[in-house]
Amino acid sequence: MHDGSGRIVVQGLTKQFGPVTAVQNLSFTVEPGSVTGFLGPNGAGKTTTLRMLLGLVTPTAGTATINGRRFDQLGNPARVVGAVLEAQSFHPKRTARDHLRVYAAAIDVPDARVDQVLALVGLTEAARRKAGGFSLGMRQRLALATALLGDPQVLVLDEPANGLDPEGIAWLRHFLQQFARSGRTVLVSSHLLAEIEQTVDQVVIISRGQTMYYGPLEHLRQSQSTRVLVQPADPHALVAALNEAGLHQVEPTPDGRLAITGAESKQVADIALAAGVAVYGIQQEAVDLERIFFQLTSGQYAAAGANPYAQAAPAGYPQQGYQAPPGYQASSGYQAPPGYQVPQGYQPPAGAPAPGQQPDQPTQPPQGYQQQPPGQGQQGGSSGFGGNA
Ligand SMILES: Nc1ncnc2c1ncn2[C@@H]1O[C@H](COP(=O)(O)OP(=O)(O)OP(=O)(O)O)[C@@H](O)[C@H]1O
Repeated sequence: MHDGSGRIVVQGLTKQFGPVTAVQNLSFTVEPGSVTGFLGPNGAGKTTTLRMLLGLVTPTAGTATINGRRFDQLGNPARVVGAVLEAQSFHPKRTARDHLRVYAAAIDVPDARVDQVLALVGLTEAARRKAGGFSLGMRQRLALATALLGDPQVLVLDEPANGLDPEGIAWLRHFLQQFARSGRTVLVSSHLLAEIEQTVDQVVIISRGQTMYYGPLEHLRQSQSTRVLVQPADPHALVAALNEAGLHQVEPTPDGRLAITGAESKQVADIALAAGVAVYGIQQEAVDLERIFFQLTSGQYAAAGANPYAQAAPAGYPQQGYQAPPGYQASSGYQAPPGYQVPQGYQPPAGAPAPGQQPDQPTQPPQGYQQQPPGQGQQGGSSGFGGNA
């Protein structure tokens, strides 16, 4: 028998498809009573991991268990775990209710449960309609209803927000949180952090089949020092004044401002005032989780040998917490040497060429500048179920 804990434990999980390593020594635990996001870009290995957890793919190495057992050892698995994987298909001529009745019979659940799950997912009105005429969002709801038939302790959902409109997304967010608050376990995958940011309590972030971060989103946020962005009339003078005041983590930004790490905006404003440097704008930069996610999962950091986490995570239980990946805000800041030269590529706010820079000289991103992720709109972030809808 299983232990009834509702815990998912993935230990040293690896899957090799011929020459392709889809999942590599992946370890994490999902506790009951919380929603855990399983995040990674396309091709990171999320679906393969979930399929191994659900007994659909045999691991090359390692284990994935629910309630201390492999899926095939669960006895009546539909009573323990409900899953919605991508590309669910339904008989187009069958009504939603009939579809659920077939599944209910297969797992030995009374017909009365069919109407309960239809109500749970908001499909009561559509119960007699044929699934072939359902929208993508309705099919997602029907798939979720199917997963809920056995009143499972654990829910595993692969990209459930796909195809949902903002109302559906908000509904799903609420549903999953309620489900978890009742002491059950939710593991939900996504390739967009914005989609699940407001839904999840913790995240497992993977890239190229390896764990990049595992822990609460809040810790990820807190691990990032905020920066003050300032637009001075005279950057050289301000950099010198900041350095003199002990602030050495100063970097030019691509849009012509200075970014100061480890300072408050009032402090920077006071230093500028004391140095007689006019300031056209100043703001405290908000922590950009999307940027952190992008940096954690970009190929640069996931490349073999460049990922410290693959080595750092002890077999079977990865470290919690996050350390900045190599390159992320890695410079200890720009220090103006004696006879300070504006870094190559720095564009002064007034639009005039920087000293030593020819007007037609191509501008390079300053050293230390990290490529920004596409805006949320480009990534379809507003359609995520972490949206404000
Ligand atoms: N059956 C298979 N045969 C060969 N390669 C596979 C197979 N299944 C997955 N892969 C490869 O394994 C890697 C991980 O794929 P997987 O589908 O698990 O990623 P994913 O994170 O779920 O991506 P997406 O967000 O696009 O669904 C990819 O390189 C994929 O091409």
